[in-house]
Amino acid sequence: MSATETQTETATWVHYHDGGIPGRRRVLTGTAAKDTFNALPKIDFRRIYSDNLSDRKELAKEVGAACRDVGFFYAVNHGVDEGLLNDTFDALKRYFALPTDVKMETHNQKTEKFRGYEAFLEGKLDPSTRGDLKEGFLMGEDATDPEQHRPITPSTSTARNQWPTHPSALFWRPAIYRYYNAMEAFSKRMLHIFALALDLPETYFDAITTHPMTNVRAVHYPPQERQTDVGIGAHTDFCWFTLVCQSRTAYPALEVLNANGLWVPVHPEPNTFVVNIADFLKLVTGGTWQSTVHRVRNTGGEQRYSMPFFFSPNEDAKVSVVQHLRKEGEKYDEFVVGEYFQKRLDIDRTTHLDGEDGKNGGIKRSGY
Ligand SMILES: O=C(O)CCC(=O)C(=O)O
Ligand SMILES: [Fe+2]
Repeated sequence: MSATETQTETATWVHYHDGGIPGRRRVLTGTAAKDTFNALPKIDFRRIYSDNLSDRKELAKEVGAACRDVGFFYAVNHGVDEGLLNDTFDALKRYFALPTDVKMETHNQKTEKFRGYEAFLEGKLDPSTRGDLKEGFLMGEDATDPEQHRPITPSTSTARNQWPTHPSALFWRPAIYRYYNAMEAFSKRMLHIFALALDLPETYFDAITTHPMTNVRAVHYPPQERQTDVGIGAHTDFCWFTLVCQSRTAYPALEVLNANGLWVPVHPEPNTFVVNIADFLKLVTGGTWQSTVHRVRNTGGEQRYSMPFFFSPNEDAKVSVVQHLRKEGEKYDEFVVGEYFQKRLDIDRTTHLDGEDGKNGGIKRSGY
């Protein structure tokens, strides 16, 4: 039994963290077991570039089924340049090998949005662990970074990102921006496929994604030292959707929770993205689509790197359950994307105060 499992007299439960709110799922075996997935579907994304709407609709049908039944899938043949992805992984290895003081210049505790460097064991999604055995670097939407060509308005005029200034680290910013731009362009196409999958016009979400909230998190997971360690504790993501590019380790480290409470390994497949639905899309679909619990345990003795890209609508967008997925007589709230996002971030921060009264400088928080 792992640290994230507990046993009551009659049942075993898997515990997880749903954007700051603890949840648990019963482990079902034998005749109690449900019909659920044991592997992620692989979907051929070549059709995302087709000029033919019927090809894109066919792709959307497969995507819709995966979002409903699993909440996760592999995007094969995604078309994002393989050389660019390999170069970004090389940059990650180089960045995380820098001396700690160079990385700590941009310690994420210095910013409201936790942008910059996150040190080992600072994130703690699973309270039963000593913290996430990972280090990371988070950047995201920031109108003051000229690379983003975003309009500077009173609400966007404050810098959010932090970038290292030491000469040995100057390669980092352009390397991350090359990846960020490629992933943002792919995500905008992906959004059209999601709209089609929901039987909506392809451009349905375009008006609320003119200046999307986006994040790249570069992550380094060293090999686990203890049986009870996790790279990132069990959680759901609290954006619209996530694209994960993972390094090629021989052993899978990312794991996805199925309806029977069993962890399904996500083997690294060359040149694919792992795509998952996150909490906002679950909300907007009235729960028709799954925001599936996942975690990372790097048990294969290898260094692992990954670079999730998180995509959400504009910060000031107002969203609610789409009309045709509403149940009669139900009342549905509307929420502002940025406010909801910050609320989830704040819950996450305050549920992981480190030590008494949050001493140790330490607000612990998760990723998305
Ligand atoms: O590293 C990975 O494969 C996934 C990381 C993740 O789940 C997250 O950052 O939210
Ligand atoms: Fe995640």
